[in-house]
Amino acid sequence: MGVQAILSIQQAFSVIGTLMLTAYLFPKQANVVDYEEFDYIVVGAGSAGSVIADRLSEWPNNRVLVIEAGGDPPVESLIPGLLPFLPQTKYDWNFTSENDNYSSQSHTIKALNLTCGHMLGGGSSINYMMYVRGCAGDYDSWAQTVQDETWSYRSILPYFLKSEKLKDPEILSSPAKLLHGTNGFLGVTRENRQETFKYLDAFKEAGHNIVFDVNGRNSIGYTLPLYTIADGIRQTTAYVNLGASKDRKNLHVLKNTLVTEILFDKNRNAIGVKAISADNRVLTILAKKEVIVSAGALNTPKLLMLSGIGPKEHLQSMNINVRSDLPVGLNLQDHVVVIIAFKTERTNAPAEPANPNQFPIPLVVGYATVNKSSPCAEYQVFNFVTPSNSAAIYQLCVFNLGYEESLCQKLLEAGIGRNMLVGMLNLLHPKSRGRVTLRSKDPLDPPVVNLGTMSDVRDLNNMAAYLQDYAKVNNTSYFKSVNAELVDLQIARCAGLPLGSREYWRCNALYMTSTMFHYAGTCAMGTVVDTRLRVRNVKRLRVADASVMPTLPSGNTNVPTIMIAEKAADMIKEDHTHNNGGSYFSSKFSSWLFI
Ligand SMILES: Cc1cc2nc3c(=O)[nH]c(=O)nc-3n(C[C@H](O)[C@H](O)[C@H](O)COP(=O)(O)OP(=O)(O)OC[C@H]3O[C@@H](n4cnc5c(N)ncnc54)[C@H](O)[C@@H]3O)c2cc1C
Repeated sequence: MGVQAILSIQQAFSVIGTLMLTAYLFPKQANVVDYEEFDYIVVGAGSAGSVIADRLSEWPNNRVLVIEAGGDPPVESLIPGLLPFLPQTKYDWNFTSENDNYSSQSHTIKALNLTCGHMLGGGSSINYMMYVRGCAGDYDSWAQTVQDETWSYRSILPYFLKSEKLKDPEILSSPAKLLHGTNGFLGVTRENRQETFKYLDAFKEAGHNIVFDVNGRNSIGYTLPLYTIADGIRQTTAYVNLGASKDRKNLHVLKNTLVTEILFDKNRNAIGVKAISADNRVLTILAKKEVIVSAGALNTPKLLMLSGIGPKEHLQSMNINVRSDLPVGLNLQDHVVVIIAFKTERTNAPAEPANPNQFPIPLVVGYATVNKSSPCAEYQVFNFVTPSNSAAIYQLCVFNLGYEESLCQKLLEAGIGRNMLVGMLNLLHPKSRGRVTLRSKDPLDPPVVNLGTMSDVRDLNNMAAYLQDYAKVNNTSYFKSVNAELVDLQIARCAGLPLGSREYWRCNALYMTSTMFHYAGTCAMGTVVDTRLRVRNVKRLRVADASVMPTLPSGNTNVPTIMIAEKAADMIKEDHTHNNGGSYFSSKFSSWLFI
């Protein structure tokens, strides 16, 4: 399917969108007047913000307002198989990274499309729905970095369990069930698709563990993924949090409204926000207790900087009064990804019609190490099991990842009469750091995003080593039995390098680097916020979203962000317990279970 066809389908969906078929699932638009006061204002109803607003409004005395720049998610967001059609629409912020004239030069724009959800549910409404928590060591290292034991794996595990409603009968009838929740809001299921089994065997033969449950005790190995899908519906936080709580009288959701500034009194207390409403009114809205910013790792630093919180030099260069000189926007991290494909069986058998209630392509996910003493996976690889003559991978390549058409054409041609295994391999612990800065003082301008991709040469060397390690699967019995072939994507700048050599992979890694859309770390705990997620040097202001991660976890970031939101909501409730007359017990209950 070419780009034009994708755009036509998106156009058809946008027409269907005008019928507002999904509106009944989500809260109604709040009616907010200028200078209205709430107890809490949450900025951004994404993966984190929706959870926080939901949890804070569990206490009927709390009047909670969540303000979201986008509107209700469309049908394409709720039906898992339609996910490829969401990017580059009004449901995406459509940010791009800066061209560094170094990495990602095999992309049409010589930079990356930084897809971000622009609707209720944020990233959870547009993402690839992998349910992955990462490795225990990730959180123990956070706890060590910020010197606070409450962020160790043992301490945060109850928050993962609190949100989860696992529905997988195999895990639930195994000892692994002890590490899963069944009473949360977030439905989680596993797809057992037969097409994937032979590949699991091949990875086993190549020396990898096969892991029943990577969210259990062993997070290194190949596995069948768990998805945030239940009963065929994407479990966006818009649906499972805001939707489920939409009739609460104390929960107010203001949609299609952009927060442009956080307001402070002379004592540095955050007292509210300024926002532009759907009908272009400038609103001042007040918060009696706290403002919580959950606008995501690209928009949260932007809003803080527009409000005078950020690096002094940068704010001064923008003529913004400095309220607090903090390293906002620095420490940007992302999981960078490279495509590696194999042609497998020769066949022209037509593919089974896709089930729209499943992930669009059968998948095996690997978490692997080259350094065998590493306690956490060093790389993650999504293995798409692609039927012959399929356009799905071409669409992913050219549209979702933004590679040059000629490169994607090679993938398409490779799949003519051949099944394929297409890996998206990502570096789980990048050393490179990027930065988010302001383009101008205008809140409508997108932020400047310098990803810093591969700026630390260790990332390039590691990526090459991981690609080479992964490619060993080509020597296994199944791959040999079908005369599998590595697909050379023939990147011009890598011409002449021996196919599969370390230098070949190093070159591919540099020019083909794309994103897994896991932006994080721009308001990191320990530097911008303290371990209770309070912004330093000001009061009554917290950040709670992927921005606060000091480093990336060894997996995807949606569920870790939801964990952060659960913990943030508990901390806020704790800090305001006396004022609310509420119960401290609810917040402590889950952790007692693990003592
Ligand atoms: C294409 C894609 C695929 C991904 N795949 C996976 C996956 O398979 N598994 C996984 O675990 N993770 C995945 N992720 C990552 C994961 O979804 C994100 O890390 C997570 O959603 C981040 O949550 P957040 O709360 O920090 O930000 P977001 O969820 O982005 O929420 C921020 C919200 O704030 C709103 N907002 C921003 N600025 C303002 C403002 N000024 N005023 C009002 N509202 C504002 C935004 O519209 C948005 O709704 C993927 C992400 C993308 C984009």
